[in-house]
Amino acid sequence: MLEKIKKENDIKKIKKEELPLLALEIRRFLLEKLSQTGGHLASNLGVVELTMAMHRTFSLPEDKIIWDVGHQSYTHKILTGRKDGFDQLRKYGGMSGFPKRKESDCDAFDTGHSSTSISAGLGYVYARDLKQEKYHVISVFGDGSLTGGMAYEALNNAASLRTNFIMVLNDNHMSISENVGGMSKYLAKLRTADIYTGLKKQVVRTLHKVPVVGKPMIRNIRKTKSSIKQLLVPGMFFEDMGITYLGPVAGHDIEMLCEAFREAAKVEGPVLLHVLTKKGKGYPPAEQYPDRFHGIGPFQVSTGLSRDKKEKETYTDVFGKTLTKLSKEDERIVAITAAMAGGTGLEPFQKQFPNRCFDVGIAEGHGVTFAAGLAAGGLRPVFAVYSSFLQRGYDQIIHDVALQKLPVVFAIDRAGIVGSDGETHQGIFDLSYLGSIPNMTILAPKSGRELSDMLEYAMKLDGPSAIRYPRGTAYEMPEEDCQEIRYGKSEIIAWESQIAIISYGHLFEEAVTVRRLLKEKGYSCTLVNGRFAKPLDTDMLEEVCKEHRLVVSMEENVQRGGFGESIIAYYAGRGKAVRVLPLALPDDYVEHGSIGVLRKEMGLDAQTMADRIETAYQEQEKL
Ligand SMILES: Cc1ncc(C[n+]2csc(CCOP(=O)(O)OP(=O)(O)O)c2C)c(N)n1
Ligand SMILES: CC(=O)[C@@H](O)[C@H](O)COP(=O)(O)O
Ligand SMILES: [Mg+2]
Repeated sequence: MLEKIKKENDIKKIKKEELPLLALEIRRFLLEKLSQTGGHLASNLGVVELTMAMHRTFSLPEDKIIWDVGHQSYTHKILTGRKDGFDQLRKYGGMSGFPKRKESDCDAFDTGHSSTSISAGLGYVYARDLKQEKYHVISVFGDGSLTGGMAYEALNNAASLRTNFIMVLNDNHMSISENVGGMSKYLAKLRTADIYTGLKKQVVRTLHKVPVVGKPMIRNIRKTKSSIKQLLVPGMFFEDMGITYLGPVAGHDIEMLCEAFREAAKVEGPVLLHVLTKKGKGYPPAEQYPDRFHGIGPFQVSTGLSRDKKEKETYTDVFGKTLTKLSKEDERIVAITAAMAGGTGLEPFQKQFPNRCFDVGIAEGHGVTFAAGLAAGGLRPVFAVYSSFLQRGYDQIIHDVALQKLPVVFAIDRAGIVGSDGETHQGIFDLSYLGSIPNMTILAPKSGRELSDMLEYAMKLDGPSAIRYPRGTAYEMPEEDCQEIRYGKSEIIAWESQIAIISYGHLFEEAVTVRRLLKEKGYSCTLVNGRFAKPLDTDMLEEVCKEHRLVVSMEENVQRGGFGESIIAYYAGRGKAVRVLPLALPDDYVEHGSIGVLRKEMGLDAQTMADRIETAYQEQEKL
């Protein structure tokens, strides 16, 4: 069936009775491919029929499907001619794990971060109407996405529409882990409503029996605003806003889904189609542990076990362990996560201190202000958050935390290149967006051990601070004698002459190799662990420029507004003609691929950096 799809490139040509077989083949295909490459398995297994039904009902690329987050778009990719791309899924130069307009004209909007699909879809609707075009717009979002504020802003905005806009709520009762909050509770109630009719079955059955007026009454109940409707029609939250609610619909029944989509397409106005699916559907290990199979590396299909042996401690593990330890000693410490307790290493803390751990949902902006409130109330909040997701909380950091100098610690995981998730997830802007905020202290450890020390140190600061650390194994420095952390002071690892390398954060591991490579070529090379990007260690900078011909900064952040540029600005501000070579990321987005490959592509691997330094030094010598 998959071959037929590939040849015909149109699911509409598949016979109705062949659709369940196609769904089965898609699931087998996803399992086979993802067990080799890794990827977002559970969410994709859950939307196979939903995607098939959309593709059968609508016509792409004319109609626009907008996937929220986009991690569930794999069946859509298969059905739009990209089946062969799965061998290179999320690999450098290969197919992205998210929708990309540049990849296909059937990808209507690029996504990666949660809760954007309704806003983008609404934009499309208004563009369509103003240009007097005719197509359908369908935004597909999960129950997890409905914990994010943007979704409500968009629903509120969409409610006044007079033309068709289909919003599909793919409700699998899960975010990455268990979904949280009041909306999740409300959806759970709706789930118990009778499937699809939208009206209680018994009422409908009775009304159907009433001659002549029965059927019109059913239609009228849908249209009325009366309180009786509340008893009969689920989804009043949406209905009362002015959004037609259809559902709940059985999300693995293709025919029913197609029928529901046809109905939804007829509504003149915004319509929310509530679809019930099972995360991990069809693969027992993923059905049982949807969180574990949300995003995975290569695994064995027969057992569900990972193919990669995890032996070494990650920075995330170090953070989780240290936080738990510190929290035993200080009752004021509380932790916040925006639906990422697993990914940020908060689970041990959450287990040990359930009352002191807050999952706010996919709501980073709210999470920041909530942390500010906790701090104002006398607690010591730690917001554990991925670098790219914290972009959502920029105003809140300035307005609610830093302006009041509140002691919130931002434990910024996935800082730097994260790898296969690509552009939307690389944590390469945090130094730039945090560096411009007054009162903020910014730290980054060179090793796992130093992360632990920095967290302990940051808990004692009387203002906001951020500690950035990357995805992956924590560096263990041989014979590390972590010097005591002092405010705004770097750590001198080796002091020589000619070239001074000031490394910031986890690139230190590469810096050690760079120094070795340069020394092998006969250069004399100082190595400094920067520690603080804000405030800068200006005493160190003064000493460094006295005794070196070339100062090199290293960081895994875009150069604009980063560590290196602060050093350049410092020297320039004092009228010092110091040659600084900033080794950082270009003013661009970094696509998907393994971290090692991407670092090399970006010129931040040890060999390329050593070569660049040597060239710069020789140029400097010629002057
Ligand atoms: C702003 C932002 N924060 C966090 C994430 C990480 N994240 C990706 S998927 C997901 C859960 C989404 O749940 P839901 O929308 O219900 O989709 P499901 O995975 O259940 O299919 C989270 C928290 C993200 N992509 N964007
Ligand atoms: C889709 C999404 O945003 C998350 O699932 C993300 O892919 C998690 O990344 P990590 O694998 O680094 O936890
Ligand atoms: Mg969900």
